[in-house]
Amino acid sequence: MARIAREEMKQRLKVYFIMGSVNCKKSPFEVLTEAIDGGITLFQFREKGSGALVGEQKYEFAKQLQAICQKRGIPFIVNDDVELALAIDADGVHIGQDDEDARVVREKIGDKILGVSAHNLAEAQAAAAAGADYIGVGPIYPTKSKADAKQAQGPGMIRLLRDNGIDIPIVGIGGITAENASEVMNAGADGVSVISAIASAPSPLLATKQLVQTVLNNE
Ligand SMILES: Cc1ncc(COP(=O)(O)OP(=O)(O)O)c(N)n1
Ligand SMILES: Cc1ncsc1CCOP(=O)(O)O
Ligand SMILES: [Mg+2]
Repeated sequence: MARIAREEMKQRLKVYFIMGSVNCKKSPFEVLTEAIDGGITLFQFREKGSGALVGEQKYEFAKQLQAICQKRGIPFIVNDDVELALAIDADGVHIGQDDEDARVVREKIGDKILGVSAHNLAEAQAAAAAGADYIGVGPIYPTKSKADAKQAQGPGMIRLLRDNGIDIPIVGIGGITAENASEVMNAGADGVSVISAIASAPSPLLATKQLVQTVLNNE
């Protein structure tokens, strides 16, 4: 297997859904299925926060969600937990600045997709040099889904990165909805990643369709 091509990565980032059991108001399996029906392009398993599953339960839950993604051709990315990603042969890993070093993770995962969080130009340059396939930039807007989130930066941070030569795929994250997604895309992002806009929506299916439409209208 070779590293994912840059253009394919950009297409996969368009509507990137992130979810764990604590984010869902109804069955996570139903939420993920609706999100796939609605048109998500990538999925991140992020089992984190108060009440999150651990150990064997986390492993089994990951396997069940992965099976749903595999059936529908949606790549399955694991947040933080590199060992879990390797154990279940996930399609990739997302790590942040407080997680394992990106170069070490690249060594461990070979050609799997590597996403790295970046909050400024120096972090974005370092992530690209370490072999990231994409960077997640945010929080763009205030978020309730991450207790230790940094201050919101606005879409201007993505524009700043693009204006300073960052050409690897970028996905915006944090407080993104169908109402503000066009600002994120117009700032130079290849896509948007969301938790609550889909997981907390009364209809994850409709919410996803709205996001997909907005993103495709602003490519
Ligand atoms: C696509 C994407 N971008 C950023 C993050 C945040 O990662 P991190 O900073 O490591 O925070 P946690 O998600 O681990 O709490 C992400 N998960 N996905
Ligand atoms: C994981 C993460 N990293 C930065 S903001 C955030 C949470 C995004 O969740 P939401 O889309 O509900 O604001
Ligand atoms: Mg992390």
